[in-house]
Amino acid sequence: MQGAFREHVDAFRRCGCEAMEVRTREELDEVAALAIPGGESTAITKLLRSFGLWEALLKRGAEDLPILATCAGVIVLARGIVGSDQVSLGLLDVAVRRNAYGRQVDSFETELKIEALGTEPVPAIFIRAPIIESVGPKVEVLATYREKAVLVRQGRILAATFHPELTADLRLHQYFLEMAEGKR
Ligand SMILES: NC(=O)CC[C@H](N)C(=O)O
Repeated sequence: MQGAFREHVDAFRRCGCEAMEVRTREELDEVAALAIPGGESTAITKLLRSFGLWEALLKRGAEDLPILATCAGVIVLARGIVGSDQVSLGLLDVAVRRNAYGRQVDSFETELKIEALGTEPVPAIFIRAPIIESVGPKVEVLATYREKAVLVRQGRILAATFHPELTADLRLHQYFLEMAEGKR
């Protein structure tokens, strides 16, 4: 809909996976897994609703569609957005706070230790990222930064508050694909 969708398509193709952009219900029906990119969550939400994808996503989400959400995508999926009445899909049991890293450090790059992805640190770019303030009992925290969850998994949903599609490191996309195939 909006944001870094081309970069996700590229990353999946580099993993050797077929990938397409999804903007209609028909296109959503065609895919076996979905990425909701970073960008602007209010814009993505508005577009999903006006393109008639909101209900379709709720339905496929309930049917266990594997979803990779990054940054704004996490906000779109979240159960709640702290201090805001912005609507969200509620498919991922986390509460997020938008733009929560403050002005000076609202964009930064760091390296994360993510055991699930191996021993090499994972480069992580945060751009006006949300903070995950709390997670529900079914949510597994796979990585933290300054004591806050930045990569979480709930069933077949994988959600990162950073942007794996903006680095050359494909491990997170690969992990997601294996997860979507039921290998993880
Ligand atoms: N890089 C991003 O996706 C930023 C998210 C954006 N600040 C939002 O609140 O929607």
